[in-house]
This record gives sequence, structure tokens and C-alpha cells, in this order.
Amino acid sequence: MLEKLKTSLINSPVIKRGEYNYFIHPISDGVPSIDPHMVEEIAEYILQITDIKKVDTILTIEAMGIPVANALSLKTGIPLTIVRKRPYFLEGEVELSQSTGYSKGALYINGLKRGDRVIIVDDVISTGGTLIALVKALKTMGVEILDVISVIGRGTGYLQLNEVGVEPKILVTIDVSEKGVEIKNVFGNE
Ligand SMILES: O=P(O)(O)OC[C@H]1O[C@H](OP(=O)(O)OP(=O)(O)O)[C@H](O)[C@@H]1O
Ligand SMILES: Nc1nc2[nH]cnc2c(=O)[nH]1
Repeated sequence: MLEKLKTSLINSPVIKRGEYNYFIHPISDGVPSIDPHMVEEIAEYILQITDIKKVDTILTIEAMGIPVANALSLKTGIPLTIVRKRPYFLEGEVELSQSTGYSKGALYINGLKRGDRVIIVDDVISTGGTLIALVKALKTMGVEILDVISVIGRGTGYLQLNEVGVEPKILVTIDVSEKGVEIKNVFGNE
């Protein structure tokens, strides 16, 4: 189960971004290269744990949510909407603030309307800052969130999402230290 993902995570290098121990992995960074068989493994797993038939749009966040979300879109024929880091100034565009353990910036939602049913798919959840801000904005817009799925979760930041009424599905939960990456849990093995 998720063997390619687990093996590659254990072998991830860790660098410092300020005080933050940042792991580097193909799915979350695109380097050195993304194994399409790993993306396939992940997409197939996600399709087993979510009710995709009810979904109008697969929603992801630029940049590194895109490979897995796009695989899901191709497999299902369900459209993909990308929350971008740049504005388009279109009518109805919604701006929100993103804060991670190592960066701050703005995100912009376009292409969604009240009543749309989405699943959110992202590569990593760490502090939870990005997904909390996104979930709050979507709720204000009247968008229905059917599932929040992250391929990788590090630490306990995902628990913050409970505050906005969301229990994310995290495929592999890890701990990251200067020494490297350790696997803590695989979704479905709790
Ligand atoms: O839980 P958090 O602490 O908010 O961190 C998670 C976010 O960090 C990464 O995005 P990043 O902004 O680094 O962008 P990228 O996908 O372009 O690398 C990742 O794709 C998540 O969106
Ligand atoms: N690649 C990568 N993406 C992240 N997003 C949030 N934290 C991390 C991290 O440690 N590594």
C-alpha cells in the first residue's frame, strides 16, 4: 500500500529554510523528477477513499498539488481548478492570505460558485495554514467541501483543520527532523 511513496519519503533529504526543517520530495517539490507510477499509485489510492461521483471540481493549490490533482482529473474526467498565487482580476475572484512554516503570500480563487461541490487535493499539510485559509474562504463563498485530501502530512498541524470543521484525509503522516523523515502513519492503518 503506497509503497513507492513511503520508500521515497524515507529517503528524502532535509534542508533548513530558516529554522524550518524542509524535506525535499518529488511529489512536493518536483525534483529530481516525478515518477508517473508513484502518481498513479497515489491517485488510485485517493479514488478508493473518496466518493468521487459527487464531485463537480477537483480543487488544488499551485504549484505542487497539481500533479496528483491532474492525475485524478484525467482518471475521472472531472475538471480541475487551481488556486493560484497570482491575481487575474476577474469578476468574483476571491483573495486569501497563505501562511506556511517558511513563507507568506496571497492566493486567488477563480472559477468556483456557490453550491459547487469540490474535493481539495494538496501535496503537503504542515502547519495547516494554507488549508485553513482556503477552507474558510470556500465556506464564505458557499462552496461545498466534500473532502480534504493531502498526500503527505507532517507533524500535527493537520489538527488545526478541526477548528474549521474539517477532518483531512492524509495518506502518509511523517515526522521531519534534521536527521531525516520518519513515517508515522498511513491512512487506513489507524
Ligand atoms: O500546511 P502549510 O504549513 O500551510 O504548508 C502546506 C503548503 O506548503 C506547500 O506549498 P508552497 O506554498 O510551499 O508552494 P508550492 O506548492 O508552490 O511549493 C504545499 O503545497 C502546501 O500548499
Ligand atoms: N517539500 C516540502 N513542502 C512543504 N510544504 C510544507 N512543508 C513542506 C516541507 O517540509 N517540504
